[in-house]
Amino acid sequence: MGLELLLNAEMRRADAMTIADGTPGRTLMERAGAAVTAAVARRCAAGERVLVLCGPGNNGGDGFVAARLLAARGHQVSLALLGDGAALRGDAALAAAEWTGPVAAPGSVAVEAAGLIVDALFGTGLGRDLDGEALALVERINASGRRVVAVDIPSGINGDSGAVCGAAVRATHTVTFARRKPAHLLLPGRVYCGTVEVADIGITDATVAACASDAFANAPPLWRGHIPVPSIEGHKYKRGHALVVSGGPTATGAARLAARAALRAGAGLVTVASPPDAVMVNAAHLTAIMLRPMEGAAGLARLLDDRRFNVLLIGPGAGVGQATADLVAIAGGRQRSLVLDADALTSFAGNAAGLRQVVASCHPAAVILTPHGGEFAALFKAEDEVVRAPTKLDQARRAAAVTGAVVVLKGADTVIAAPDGRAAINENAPAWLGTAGSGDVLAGIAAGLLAQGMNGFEAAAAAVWMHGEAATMFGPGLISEDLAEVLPKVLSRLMGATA
Ligand SMILES: NC(=O)C1=CN([C@@H]2O[C@H](COP(=O)(O)OP(=O)(O)OC[C@H]3O[C@@H](n4cnc5c(N)ncnc54)[C@H](OP(=O)(O)O)[C@@H]3O)[C@@H](O)[C@H]2O)[C@@H](O)CC1
Ligand SMILES: [K+]
Repeated sequence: MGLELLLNAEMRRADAMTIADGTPGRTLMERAGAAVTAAVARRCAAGERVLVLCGPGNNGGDGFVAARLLAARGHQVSLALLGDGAALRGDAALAAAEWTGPVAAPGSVAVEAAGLIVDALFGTGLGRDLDGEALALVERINASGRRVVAVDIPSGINGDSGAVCGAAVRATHTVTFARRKPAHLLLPGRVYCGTVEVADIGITDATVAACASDAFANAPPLWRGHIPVPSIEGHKYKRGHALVVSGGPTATGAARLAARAALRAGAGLVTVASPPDAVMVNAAHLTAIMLRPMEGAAGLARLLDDRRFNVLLIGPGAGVGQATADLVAIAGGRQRSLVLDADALTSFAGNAAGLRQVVASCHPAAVILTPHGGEFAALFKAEDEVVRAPTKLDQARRAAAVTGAVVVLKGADTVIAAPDGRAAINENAPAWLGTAGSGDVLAGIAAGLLAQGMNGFEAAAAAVWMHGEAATMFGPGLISEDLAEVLPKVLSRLMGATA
């Protein structure tokens, strides 16, 4: 199954296109119900009690199909319908007509008596917050502690944003169709889904490609072909030279974390550019990484006269204020690839327009911005269309469009977005990756990949994934210093897979 993600409207289009191509909607629904049946059958012995809760639309229709097929397999199935049976329309009405068992009202069923619950209340058609009977039912499902298999999306979760609309079913497993939806990866939706399975209901790859809008799950097939593989004939100067700007004497560690990550990610050479009064602190801790003194923006400009520095990283430990903004502006005019993190971003709080100018002056080199949620909100506070965008995916995409940079909007569900509209949602970051200095390492990996000539979007997406993978491989107890040391294992697996 491909990595594309389908928004609600895109999924509806894919359904409609498949139907127009000759597969009746009722057939799609039958396949959807059959996939749910198979998922339930893998979890429940025949004879066990299954409660199917159906909603008023086609998600409910999938539930009617599953109820019929589960009963035919010998399960004790009871079914409740939210709303009026006579109001069912289209394929859902046809599926309901084939269910010959009783249809209960939700208020009359003992939710906790079920061995497993099938949640077929709402899917991609959820249009507003749950209230009244629907809300009460969802709360009873969650209070029951029963296993829940959700059809398509746990009811109450918005498929595009992953937001909880009033309340949402906490599923143990979710069966979705054709491709995952953003809500299966974005928080909080992801944690409501349990495990997620994608069932093939006959929507072709070509149809998905025609309907999807360049949003993907972040995984190696998206960028593995772009990962630079060192060659015997190459030498370190061919693998780029990253310059990482250090903070003052009491704030040097972040830059060194980033610099080491850049080197581990494969940059040929890495130099720390240090304020003169921090040189001795940096010198005491650096070995393979080189060190150059740098006095303010003029000093950075002089260093950048050396064309071999092809990537610049500014932000970790830099300090918030005009001095850092000046460094960024100097870097911008020099057509080098740029990674801006932390304080470099906050120094442009409310001034995304200023940053856009810097990005434009780097062209055609790539610029990657790596804000966490707080830095993002501060940077774009004057850009209504960004901060008011309805989903994290939209926010990152609009931020990329506004600045012209690749934006990495960090979190447990980091979104990477390019100005051309491509976006990826990351899902491999373990909880223990949220540790001091982790962001500095991420920025360093991105700089290391850019140094080797990767494009901005691929470098950013690969860096985010490698960062998560390194943390997962290391395991709990991780501190940021560990991440770079695990990168060789991550890289050799990636390169092994390309061989
Ligand atoms: N052929 C296909 O397209 C296929 C589709 N498939 C399946 O269909 C699902 C999409 O079906 P769908 O479009 O009918 O939407 P669905 O999620 O059932 O909800 C709509 C209903 O809910 C209601 N409603 C909404 N919000 C509400 C609220 N807060 N509180 C109360 N009511 C609310 C809304 O009412 P209205 O807003 O109109 O008043 C309407 O009645 C999809 O997820 C997949 O499972 C598969 O079978 C494959 C083939
Ligand atoms: K559902």
